[in-house]
Amino acid sequence: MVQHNRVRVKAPASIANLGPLFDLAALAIDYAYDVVEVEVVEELGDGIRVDVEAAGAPSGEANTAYTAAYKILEYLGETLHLRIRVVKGVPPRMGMGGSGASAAAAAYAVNLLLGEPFTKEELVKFAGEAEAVAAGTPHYDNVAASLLGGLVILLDRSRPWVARLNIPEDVYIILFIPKREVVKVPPGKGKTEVMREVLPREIPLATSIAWMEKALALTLGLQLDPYTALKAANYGGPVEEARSKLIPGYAEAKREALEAGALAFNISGAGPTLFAIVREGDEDEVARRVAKILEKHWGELETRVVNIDREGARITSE
Ligand SMILES: Nc1ncnc2c1ncn2[C@@H]1O[C@H](COP(=O)(O)OP(=O)(O)OP(=O)(O)O)[C@@H](O)[C@H]1O
Ligand SMILES: N[C@@H](CCO)C(=O)O
Repeated sequence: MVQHNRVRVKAPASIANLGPLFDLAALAIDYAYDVVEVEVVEELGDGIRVDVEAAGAPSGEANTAYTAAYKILEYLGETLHLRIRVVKGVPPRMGMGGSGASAAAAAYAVNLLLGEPFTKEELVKFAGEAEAVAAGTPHYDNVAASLLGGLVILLDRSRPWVARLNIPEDVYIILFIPKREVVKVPPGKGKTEVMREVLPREIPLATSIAWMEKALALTLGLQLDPYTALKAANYGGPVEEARSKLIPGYAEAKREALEAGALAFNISGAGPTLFAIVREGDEDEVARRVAKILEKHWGELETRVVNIDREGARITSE
């Protein structure tokens, strides 16, 4: 049953993986937001129409906002005609969950229009399925963070079942975002596809134990000793090892970040954006020193100190 005719929602960018939690977690950040406006219209040829304001993201069915909306209507057996406008704030293909932010905002908006039949946790399923149009297969990490805010982990990807963990208020994230293409992507391939193709298919038992140890330290440890736990985000295991080879200056930048006082340094999602986690007071030093290194390798870049977005998808008047 329709409760409103039009809603405007925003959802934040996110950092998937956060080191050891590959494909299992993401952190919402206030760097940028996708804004999605959904309006119920009387009649429209094909049911749902999606227009995008910004370059680099597709209109129509290829947009994750379309599938997120479609999946909800299909599940409920609703035959509404929707007009969806996506205003991209999250830059596409930079490793900050751009397609997930649109899917999360669209799912949240359609849910509001329908009188909130689902909780945010339940919306993760629809928004994550929509990621298949961007990445080939569904994935739930970025959308979970964009919907719920904060650090969200997937406890079961098939349902999906999610948990939200607390991170102290005096922790900041520094983003290092290249302004040119630093990861070479062959024509016809997507950046995430390339970054997944380089991953090892099998890993030794000892590596998987070391990996689990870091994943547990980061998740369970957050409740015991959060600053020590956040240091575990420095470990990306075989994923970081394989991907970092494709990111110029990575090893040098990481060394510098840790020497300058960062708790952790790693790749944001599938890259190329890199991130550091710092405690309040350390942000200027880490930002300045790491940017200086990366500038040598990347040329111009954007360095931004951002906060964790703890709210996730919400109504906006922006
Ligand atoms: N609403 C959308 N916004 C951005 N990209 C979209 C959207 N819908 C579909 N896509 C497609 O998704 C792909 C890029 O996805 P995305 O922007 O999430 O990459 P990313 O931010 O680098 O991902 P990640 O953080 O997961 O590494 C592009 O091929 C783009 O065409
Ligand atoms: N977890 C995903 C995020 C990118 O979509 C990856 O790292 O490949």
